[in-house]
Amino acid sequence: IDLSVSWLGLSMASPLFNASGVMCRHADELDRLAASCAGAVITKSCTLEPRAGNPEPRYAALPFGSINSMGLPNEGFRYYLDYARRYDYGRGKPLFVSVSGMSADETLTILGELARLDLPCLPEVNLSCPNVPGKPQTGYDFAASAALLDAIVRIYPKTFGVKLPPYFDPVHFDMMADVLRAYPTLGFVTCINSIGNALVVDVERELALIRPKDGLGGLGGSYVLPTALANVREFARRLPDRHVVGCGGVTSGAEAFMHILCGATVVQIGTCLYEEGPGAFERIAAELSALMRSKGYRTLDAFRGRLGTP
Ligand SMILES: O=C(O)c1[nH]c(=O)[nH]c(=O)c1Cl
Repeated sequence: IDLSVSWLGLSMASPLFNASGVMCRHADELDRLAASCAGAVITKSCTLEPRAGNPEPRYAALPFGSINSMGLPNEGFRYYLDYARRYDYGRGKPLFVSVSGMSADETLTILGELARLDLPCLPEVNLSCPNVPGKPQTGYDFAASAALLDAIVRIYPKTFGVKLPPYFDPVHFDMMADVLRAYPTLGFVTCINSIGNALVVDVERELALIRPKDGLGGLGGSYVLPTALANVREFARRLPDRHVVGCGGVTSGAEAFMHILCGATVVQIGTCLYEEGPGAFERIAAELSALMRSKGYRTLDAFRGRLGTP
């Protein structure tokens, strides 16, 4: 069974890696991911300046997933560019750098610096952070997304990707795909970010579970799997010459299989990684391999994007 993936000039031994935000804020965490069975590594979304993020409690594990309102805590982009400079690309694990400036200008400044370094890492531009009070998700504003992408391609000449929020209406899949299609250097779209602004209640204490935004936070884990799969399949259909990175609700080989069957080239793992640790990559890859064997598939290409309709 061959779980390898070759895409965007990269080669990965496993299609699985971390979702930005999980176990990737500090260099030691990133090194731990690089030493794990993950096929690649992505950094925590970075801003121009370091951020402490939102007041705690800001993360809670739930029966079927998680809620978070971290508020973009990160070490500032220079820290991650420095990590990207020192990273050992020769070990065959691509490095992605997630960028989420507090403004379009911040994002452009960060990408300009990244372009100047001309490193093998690829940017994933986060259009979908739901947790900075007062900061809307760019991905839900099609004009703002197009304006940002227009500016990005002028200062960042190489291949990049975007992290999208979940959409819930075919008209929105159409509109966002129309925006993204216009940028030939947009090599991948990562679907999905957490489902924003959910509210989880503690009945006994009659309190929201997290403090920021009076309890509103991004929902992750098994709760979001069906929405994630729909977004993967709909964008893969609309952007057949780009890659879709699946993200959302993967806790097992079967769920990784679902994302790839829906069209994902590779798959990110967030909540499950946060709760289980990096051993999740080995377990899920083994489960995926066993499932493929039981179905007679020897490679991921044998079933990628082949979901049918009854
Ligand atoms: O609160 C966060 O830091 C956060 N949390 C998320 O669930 N998605 C994001 O893109 C970000 Cl940036």
